[in-house]
Amino acid sequence: MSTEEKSAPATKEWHLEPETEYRFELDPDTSLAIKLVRGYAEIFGAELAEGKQYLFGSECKAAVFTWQGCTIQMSPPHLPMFSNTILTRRKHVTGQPSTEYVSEETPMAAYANLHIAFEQMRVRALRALHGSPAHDDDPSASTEPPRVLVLGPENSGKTTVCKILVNYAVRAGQGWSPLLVNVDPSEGGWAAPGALSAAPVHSPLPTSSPANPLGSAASSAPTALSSNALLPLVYWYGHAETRRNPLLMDRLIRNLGDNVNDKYDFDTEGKVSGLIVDTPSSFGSDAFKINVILVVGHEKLNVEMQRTYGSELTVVKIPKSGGVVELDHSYRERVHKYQLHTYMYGQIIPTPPGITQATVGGEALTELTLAPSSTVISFDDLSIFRIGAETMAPSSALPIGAARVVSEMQPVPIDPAQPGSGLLNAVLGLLAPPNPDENERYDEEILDLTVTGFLIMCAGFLITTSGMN
Ligand SMILES: Nc1ncnc2c1ncn2[C@@H]1O[C@H](COP(=O)(O)OP(=O)(O)OP(=O)(O)O)[C@@H](O)[C@H]1O
Repeated sequence: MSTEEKSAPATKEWHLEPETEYRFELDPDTSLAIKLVRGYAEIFGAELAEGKQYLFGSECKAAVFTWQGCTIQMSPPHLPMFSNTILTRRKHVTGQPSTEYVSEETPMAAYANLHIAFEQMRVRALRALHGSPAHDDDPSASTEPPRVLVLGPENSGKTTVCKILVNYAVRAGQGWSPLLVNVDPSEGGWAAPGALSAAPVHSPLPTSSPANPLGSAASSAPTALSSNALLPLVYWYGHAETRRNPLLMDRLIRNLGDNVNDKYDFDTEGKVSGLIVDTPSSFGSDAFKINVILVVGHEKLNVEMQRTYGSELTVVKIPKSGGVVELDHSYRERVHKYQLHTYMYGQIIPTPPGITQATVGGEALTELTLAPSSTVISFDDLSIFRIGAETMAPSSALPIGAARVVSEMQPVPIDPAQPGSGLLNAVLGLLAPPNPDENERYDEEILDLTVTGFLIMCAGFLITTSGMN
């Protein structure tokens, strides 16, 4: 036993009654380890294994929920003397959440009922695909798999609902691999903030840090890890704010939708698992052939959706969890930094005092660190474009009769040598090659190309890169 473990202060235990959850919020420079000692527990639908230390960091806010009751053990709050090498680099790491409490009121029963309804839709779709309907099947019932759009105001818990529903589907043991689509550019998903992405999910998505709220994708996880199976399709929007360039946003969502529908034309078994779309707070699109809209805790939005789509789609209002945390602007900015850092360097969460062995979402700690390389590339070998002009006045502000010189969708070539090119420290999406056939090319082709990696422009000439897939 190491000296740290010998001198560790008493650890705290929480005994959770059935259908309750332990909620916690971490400050910067705080990491927490939680161990399931007895019973069954899950974090946003991903089950915890008994006896393993689960590590949380980067201002994570989450909840450990239990259906049957459980006991969880927390990492010790303080340790006066410790010599962990990672800790010595970050002096103020403590092991205690700034907020922690147990709640007996959770919307998990409602979410579980939804999951059961979606499960029935998947089973009916699979039976229809194999031409083997059950005897008691209502012939008039739809055989469409669930294609779900999750709507709601900011901070209503939309991403969390998506995660819970996807995790329950994966855990059902039927071999489902639902597609999770993230069209919230402020979220980052499996790529950098500013990206829109979609990936079929094969194993439960862990929660450990807001730096990768949907788990690590193949680009950031070694092949031995289960999260390595996440191969996202990514488009680059380049802004966190959806209103910045709505035309571009629509185009990219349409591209993502077309790609998903093309995949389903060939992968009919995969199609049966359905899809779940996580949205930003201002969203409306039919690119994904949605058949269910979930409105998270917003009466007025629910009524509006019922009125507009109620005759063609199923619109369901679902309760918002009291545990959802209001995330302010500065927190979101910090999360963007964590996300970009994690994309390039992998996930590094220092272990809290007194903990020597822990896992991140159940995966070994050491395996999640990347070693990116720096490469010097001549600007002559790169073509850099900005979509639309940097600062664009609305069309209504132009003189009467004047047309815009640069449209919102126009790729404008950037000369990196020009002062004010705005490239220093910028994040650039590295796009898939254009059509090799010159005759098939068109002006706005780069808007339709997917992302293969990201670049960061450092000191005007140095570029760091990491591959997507
Ligand atoms: N039951 C809960 N207990 C504790 N924290 C929670 C709970 N549910 C959600 N959270 C946390 O609240 C925060 C906001 O939730 P989430 O990201 O799901 O909301 P959102 O509606 O998708 O946000 P956005 O406005 O970015 O679209 C996240 O940090 C999430 O981990």
